[in-house]
Amino acid sequence: MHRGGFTLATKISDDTLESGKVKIYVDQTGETLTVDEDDIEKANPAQFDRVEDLTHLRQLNESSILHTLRQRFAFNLIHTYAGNSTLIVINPMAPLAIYSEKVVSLFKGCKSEDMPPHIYSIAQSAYHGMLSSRRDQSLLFLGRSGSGKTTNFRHAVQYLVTAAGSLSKVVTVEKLAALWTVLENFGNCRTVLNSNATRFTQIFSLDLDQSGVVASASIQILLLEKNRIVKKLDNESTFHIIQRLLCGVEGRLRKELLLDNISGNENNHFYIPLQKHEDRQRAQTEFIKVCSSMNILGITETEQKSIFTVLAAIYHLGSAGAVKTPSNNKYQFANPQAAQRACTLLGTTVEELSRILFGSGSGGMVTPNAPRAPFRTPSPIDKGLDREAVGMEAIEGIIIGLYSELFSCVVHLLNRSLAASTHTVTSILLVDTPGFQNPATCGRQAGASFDDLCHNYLQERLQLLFHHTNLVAPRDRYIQENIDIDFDTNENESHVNPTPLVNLMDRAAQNTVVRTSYTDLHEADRRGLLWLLDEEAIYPGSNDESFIERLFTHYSDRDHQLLLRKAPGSNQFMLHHLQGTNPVLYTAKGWLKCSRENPVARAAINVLLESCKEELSKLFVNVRGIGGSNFSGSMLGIDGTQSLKRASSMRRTFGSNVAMKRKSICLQTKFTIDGLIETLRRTKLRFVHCMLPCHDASCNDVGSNLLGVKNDGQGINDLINVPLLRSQIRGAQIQDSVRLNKQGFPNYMPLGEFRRKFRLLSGDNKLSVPILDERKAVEDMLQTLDLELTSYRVGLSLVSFFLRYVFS
Ligand SMILES: Nc1ncnc2c1ncn2[C@@H]1O[C@H](COP(=O)(O)OP(=O)(O)OP(=O)(O)O)[C@@H](O)[C@H]1O
Repeated sequence: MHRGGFTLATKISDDTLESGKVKIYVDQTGETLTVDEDDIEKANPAQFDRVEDLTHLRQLNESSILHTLRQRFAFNLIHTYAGNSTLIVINPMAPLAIYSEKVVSLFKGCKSEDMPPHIYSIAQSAYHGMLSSRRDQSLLFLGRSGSGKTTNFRHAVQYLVTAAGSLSKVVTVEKLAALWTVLENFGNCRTVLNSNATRFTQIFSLDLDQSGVVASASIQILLLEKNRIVKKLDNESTFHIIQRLLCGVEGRLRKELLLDNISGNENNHFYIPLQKHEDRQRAQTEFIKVCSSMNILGITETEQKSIFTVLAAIYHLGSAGAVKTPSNNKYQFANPQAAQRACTLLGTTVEELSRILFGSGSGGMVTPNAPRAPFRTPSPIDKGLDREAVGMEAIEGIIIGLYSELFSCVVHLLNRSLAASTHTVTSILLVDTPGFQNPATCGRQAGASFDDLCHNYLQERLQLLFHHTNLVAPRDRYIQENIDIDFDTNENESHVNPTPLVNLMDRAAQNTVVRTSYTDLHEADRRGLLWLLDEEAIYPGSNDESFIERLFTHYSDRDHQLLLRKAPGSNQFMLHHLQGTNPVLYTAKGWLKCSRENPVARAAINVLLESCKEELSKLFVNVRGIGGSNFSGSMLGIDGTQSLKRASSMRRTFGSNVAMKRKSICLQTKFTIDGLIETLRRTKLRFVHCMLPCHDASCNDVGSNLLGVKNDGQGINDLINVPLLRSQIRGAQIQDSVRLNKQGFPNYMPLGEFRRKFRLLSGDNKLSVPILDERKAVEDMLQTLDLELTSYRVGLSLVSFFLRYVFS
């Protein structure tokens, strides 16, 4: 093993070498070298080169895992099993002919052990598991941004709908395609890591009836990166739909949206219409696709028009801007014509909107009907702010609020098209998230943002869920069942796991808010980064620098130096994510502000509900439901919950949530993720680890150029960046999980169930006879069956019978 990857060599015995060293002959170059013993791993014979499941490797080590994945990838075999419930998929960076109805039919009805690794096979295993256990199942997609989570997620949903069939055509492949088009336009954007990056978490629930047919479906959206609608970053865009509407809407509707006279000359703070001809053309085509997809999903023309009206209003608000009048020190719209256009579209008046945004006199605001609250909770963080920014901040707030409400509304309409009143028995949940963000890997040196931090925290929590499910729970089960297993453990395994970093980020405060100095900081006072940021944002006199200072006060001891490091730039720090495999440089600029909800955002829903345009207000009244809760769905991120029937933990987690009241984005993120994890834990989980073969796989067109190189198995070194793949394998804890699977007994079932299912094989047909010692009965059965002793263990209690290989 070496920095660049690994090389095949042959060990030469040499007794003269000092201990810890070995002599090797490098097969490729013919060199003889003396190297450290620790840098040597045993290779497998060539017949293992492309094994379908890593647990089948005779020599299980990092190099052999990398070698297998690389060999498979060279032959377009992008999927590999990593044990029982885990699949690795490497982004092929180009379309492959492995997804079609014909391929679906090959997997349909199969059992896990009969299928080659494929995204369809893991979906089929979930389906088969659901049928045989009647337990909810889930598929979780993890990986870096651009690694292929959304692509695989969609293939899995499509497979399940095609293979299981759908009652009364409520969920069809055509509808799914339309659904992805709409969701992607409203929730995706271009980033440095992925030209079509997802900026929200989605739980897609397929609900099945008694006979295993899809009866309905629902989408639940969490943690939309709302700030994206007002973010300006080099080489990144806002949500696709804005530009696509600006370029694509035509004729009468364009006039009605007051977009007929817009030009690149108008100074818009957030949205500059596309200039290049080919970009405009593409946007136009995409816009037509959005409209036809909405038609397929039964979104009426009136509803579509209302949606586009809010989007156009958002654009005009971006042009409206804010300035302070020199005469009375109050804010007003910088471009009153643009503000007028926005207000006309929203069905309100400029006076009313100015009052909401800029308040009267002292800058009061919030809802048109409610008693006026101060514009911002007076806090010292406002002190240092330029007043101009406060004016623009109000514009940003209303845009964020409007877009959040609009997104919820769109999701509500999508759910309407997937709903049915049929009784359902079980669900398969598929979860797609924004991937891990490390912008420096694609050349952005400015450091990661607060939103990146939230996405990365989510990935850490999901990895921790993997750790618990695949590494901690099986061991606990063996201990409970008194099953002795001689594990050949990796000595680092117990220390290297996601827990320390997750604790560093979200360890809850033990005491009330007390600012602790280094000298009187006790272990019990230590709290996570998200909590520190939350506290700092409301503490008088604090700023981004004081937050960083406090972070290091809490975490500069030796125990944490491998996780958190100072960085040379101002307000910068490094977090060593995913067991140190992915160090990310963060720049905490404006984080105190980002970590609080923009106070104006919540006013947006009232503007919409009280619009004098009946069709607009009606649409949003319908979305909220009669007597909706105090907080709108978009703020909570729980839209679609009505239809996510079995995910009740989400509601509970939010119900008692102080984070909403504290308007803290940090705590809302933490509690939302708690709810997500709790929901997933109640299901039988399967993991799909998506991996990038090279850093820029999804940010340009490298894929199409390189596909040709790959087919003959040559040129593979150019395609797979081995150190990158290695860090993903380590970060995903693949080796540890595969080892436990290989050496343990991952398949188990209750003794009674086992006896019922297989008693006939051992000639026992007296089920009605009560059995006093179920364990003994199963042991006798197994003896009669003459199964190899090494392939099973019988557990202590009535709970489990363990089997190394699937037995069905
Ligand atoms: N199985 C696949 N076959 C062909 N192309 C793929 C596949 N998986 C991914 N890609 C390519 O990689 C790009 C990025 O994939 P995708 O958007 O699914 O990544 P992601 O992990 O969901 O990213 P993010 O976390 O940023 O949303 C896709 O647009 C597609 O071009």
